[in-house]
Amino acid sequence: MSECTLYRKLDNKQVRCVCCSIKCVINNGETGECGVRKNRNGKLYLEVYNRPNALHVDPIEKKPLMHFYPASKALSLGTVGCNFRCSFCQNWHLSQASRTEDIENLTLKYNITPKEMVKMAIKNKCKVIAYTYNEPTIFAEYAIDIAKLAHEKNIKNVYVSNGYQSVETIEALAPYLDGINVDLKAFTSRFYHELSGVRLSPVLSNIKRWHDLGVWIEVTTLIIPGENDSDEELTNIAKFLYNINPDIPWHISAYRDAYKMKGKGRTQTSTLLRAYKIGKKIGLHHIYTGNVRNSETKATYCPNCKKKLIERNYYDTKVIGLKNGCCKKCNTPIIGIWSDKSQNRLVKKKITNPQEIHSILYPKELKEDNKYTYTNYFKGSTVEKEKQILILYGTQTGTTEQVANQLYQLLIHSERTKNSFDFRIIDLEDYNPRNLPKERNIILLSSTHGEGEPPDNCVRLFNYLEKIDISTNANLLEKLKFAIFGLGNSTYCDRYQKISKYFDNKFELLGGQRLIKRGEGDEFQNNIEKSFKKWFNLLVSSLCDTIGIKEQKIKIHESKLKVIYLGSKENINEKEKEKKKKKEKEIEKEKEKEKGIEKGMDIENLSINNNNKIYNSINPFQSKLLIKKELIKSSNERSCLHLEFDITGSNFHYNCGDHVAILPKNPIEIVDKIANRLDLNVERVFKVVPSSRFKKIKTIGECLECDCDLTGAVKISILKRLLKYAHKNNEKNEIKKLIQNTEFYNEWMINNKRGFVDVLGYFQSIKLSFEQFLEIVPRLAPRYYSISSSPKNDQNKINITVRVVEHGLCTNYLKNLKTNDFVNLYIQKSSFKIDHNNPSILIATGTGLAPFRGMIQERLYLKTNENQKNFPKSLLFFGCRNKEIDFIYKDEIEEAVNLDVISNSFFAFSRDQQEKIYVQQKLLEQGKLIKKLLKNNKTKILVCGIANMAIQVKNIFIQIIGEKKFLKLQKNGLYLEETW
Ligand SMILES: Cc1cc2nc3c(=O)[nH]c(=O)nc-3n(C[C@H](O)[C@H](O)[C@H](O)COP(=O)(O)O)c2cc1C
Ligand code: SF4
Repeated sequence: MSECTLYRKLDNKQVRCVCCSIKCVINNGETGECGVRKNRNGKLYLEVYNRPNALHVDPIEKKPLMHFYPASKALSLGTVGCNFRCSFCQNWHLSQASRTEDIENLTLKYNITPKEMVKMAIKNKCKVIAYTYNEPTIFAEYAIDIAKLAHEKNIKNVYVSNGYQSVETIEALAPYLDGINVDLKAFTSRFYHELSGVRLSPVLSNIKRWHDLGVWIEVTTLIIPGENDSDEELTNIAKFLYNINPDIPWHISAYRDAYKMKGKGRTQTSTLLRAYKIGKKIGLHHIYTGNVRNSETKATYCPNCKKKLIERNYYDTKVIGLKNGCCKKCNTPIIGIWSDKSQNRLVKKKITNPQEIHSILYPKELKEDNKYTYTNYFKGSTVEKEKQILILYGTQTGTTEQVANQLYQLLIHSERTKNSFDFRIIDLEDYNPRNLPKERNIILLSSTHGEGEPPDNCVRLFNYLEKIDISTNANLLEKLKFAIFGLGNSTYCDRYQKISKYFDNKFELLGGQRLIKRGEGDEFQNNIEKSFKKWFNLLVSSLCDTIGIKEQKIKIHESKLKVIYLGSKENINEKEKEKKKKKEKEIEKEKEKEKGIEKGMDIENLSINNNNKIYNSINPFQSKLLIKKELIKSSNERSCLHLEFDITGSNFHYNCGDHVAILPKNPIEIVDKIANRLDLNVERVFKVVPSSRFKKIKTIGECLECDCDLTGAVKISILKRLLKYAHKNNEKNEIKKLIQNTEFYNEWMINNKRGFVDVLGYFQSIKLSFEQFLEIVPRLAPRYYSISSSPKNDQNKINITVRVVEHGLCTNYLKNLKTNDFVNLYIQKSSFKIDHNNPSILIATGTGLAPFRGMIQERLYLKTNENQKNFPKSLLFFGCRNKEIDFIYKDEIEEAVNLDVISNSFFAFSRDQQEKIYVQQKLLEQGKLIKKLLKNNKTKILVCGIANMAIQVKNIFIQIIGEKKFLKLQKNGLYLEETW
């Protein structure tokens, strides 16, 4: 992790990231949309600095870049995370990992500094370093640091990107970037918004920017059947590229089902050939097909004499017809960076001078204005000027654009408006504000961003209005009738809707006539759709009134979560069985492979495991339970289990002290209870549209068992939602009382351990459809346990130690498991670790011994197998009730003490004698020893167990060493607690 440079500090420890065009404002403790840039105490940190998660040597053609050092090798790296959330992502395991799981919980594969990366490129004879696999924009600072060093060694840098950089990032990156392949996914705003949650226009602007900066650029379009493969769309893309430069290579590649977009099948070769022909017809000189085996459309031809210049067969590249960058036959210069000496660039030269870069990226006002000599937006209109209505929208992340498009569609299709008006819709980016005084009717929609700032595409209009002096221009917009709808989020308090309010006010002050009161949609209240509908009806009435047409009511259908029932359970079961068999085979294969692999693979030689999977709560690893045994030697005591799981094939790299997250399942009686209450058939297979958190196709029973929190206390916010579905007044009143009266809530819900299933059981008048239930029910969260084993002992096994809690969902789930059952789990990293080079004091009660058992096991291994003789001094304080009953792992601890792996041990068995003894007392008794050990300022103290014990232990330490020294220990990370 390293502090970012591409961000600004705001008030209240907020920051604004300016790395990509989303420009997130991030609260303290949170990450931006990409999940890898985190605000820590008012500073933004790149959590994946030095932490790539995919690393390979690829041919440059695989990026794809066809006109850039052909046949060279590219050291290719990617991290986790992405600023887009494309439902068709082909690399979603990497790109979406930080969206579904907190970055700190992810197991990141490598730790490589920029210097080491460049060394690795040299060692592997790579001419190029490619930043690829996930979106490299989001780790720009890491990429730039590598790229700078790479240039010093004459290694080139290329990005494979979605093209959503901010101008700030382009400015910082441009001097070091030699090439880029930009994904132009489609040519409609709808596609970008619906499938990727972003906007098209920044991508188009950036393709032009990279081109104008002289960075070598090629463009790729993944053609998805039925989504972006119409002749019209393909023609628009080809025309756009042609207008920038017909020599830009265009890659058209075939789609195959991936991530959330399933059932599209594979793009037919005939579709790619159709796109190829369209591109050629428009006049593009270099077009390549991807993901299909057609070597003819992968070759490079001379655009003049059509001779084949470069032959490509899969990734085998042969340059056959080029000499000094020109066609051997007709001597036509062929655009491309062919080698260090032979380069024919798309523009005259690559710009490296920072001032020149700046002037290209921030053109002067004058230049900007020239772009907008008055455009008649109503060209060809047959209606009079008074009835021409311009819809303008200002948007940062595409929501307003979506609403504006909805508005446009409604207006052009509505019986009342379609024949009376002429509507045109324009992105404010393309609108010249100087036209404003000439307009008659404007409907303007805008969101608010940043710190109450206009979205990027509104800035020009905003600045224009800012400059106008109201006192001398009170009639400037006298011809204008306007209506405004704003989008915002009320959690931004006084900045809420700042921009829509600004436009509304300013238009009026400049003489404009308001058609209807400003409308506003609040993202926080989730009422954008509802408010829009209300405002829309008023708007239509107002528009109709202005030309005297009678008003009729318009009905807009609400979009809702919908359950679609599919196939039979048998089918699913068959598939599940097949999956299980496949999984078992995979595990066997993995075991075989591991047997054959020599220890100590050299990362620099890139012998990297192919298993790129990242496991998390959405995509857990299915692990087999190998051993389950009881650790308590009395039936009168609560049970404490030792469990061993097989993690072969998971590629987990865990360390002592890390946690394992277990995804529990609800007991079958609870599942049946809720199914009966809601009258659901547990055997039915279903899926949810639009895609929601219930992603996988499964039976209702499986969904209730694995995905829904049916037993945890129901939060007030959920009770508020349930209230709407209660039909009897007495029940409504009681729910209201629960919502308003904390004491009553605590007694009724918390003390009585009631959950969702009990609430529905008690309030029988609540009527919920399955869809409504899915919308409301909380998600069943994973439970975390300290790992109680060391990977040194067996890296394919994880042990945990679990005290079974009465009514505890997960502990009882684990208790009821049989060996060979599969459990869904993943690893969560932790900093709770012993320092093998410095002294330590370990304090635990009960199952708090678990992480220390792993650490001790590790030392025993080092001692017996790796000949490590001495360890720094370490004290163990452990407390439980009885030495012979609940002293878990007693034999192992005693062995550790005998072998001097633990230098001193102090046990407090509270019930073995009349007077109770606790670890705190043992600590106090050893005050002198502890004080001495803490003198070196390096001794680490780890406390693990119940919170109450930890509080008392802390007080003892303050008593022994004083508060000042204690706080210093804490600040320096030398005093760590893990409590529950
Ligand atoms: C980084 C960021 C900053 C925002 N700042 C504000 C704000 O100051 N005031 C406000 O009312 N809404 C604010 N919002 C909420 C947006 O206006 C809201 O998400 C809106 O739906 C976005 O519309 P758009 O996608 O068309 O830009 C902010 C949202 C983001 C992501
Ligand atoms: S890179 Fe983009 S998505 Fe990530 S935090 Fe910055 S602005 Fe947000």
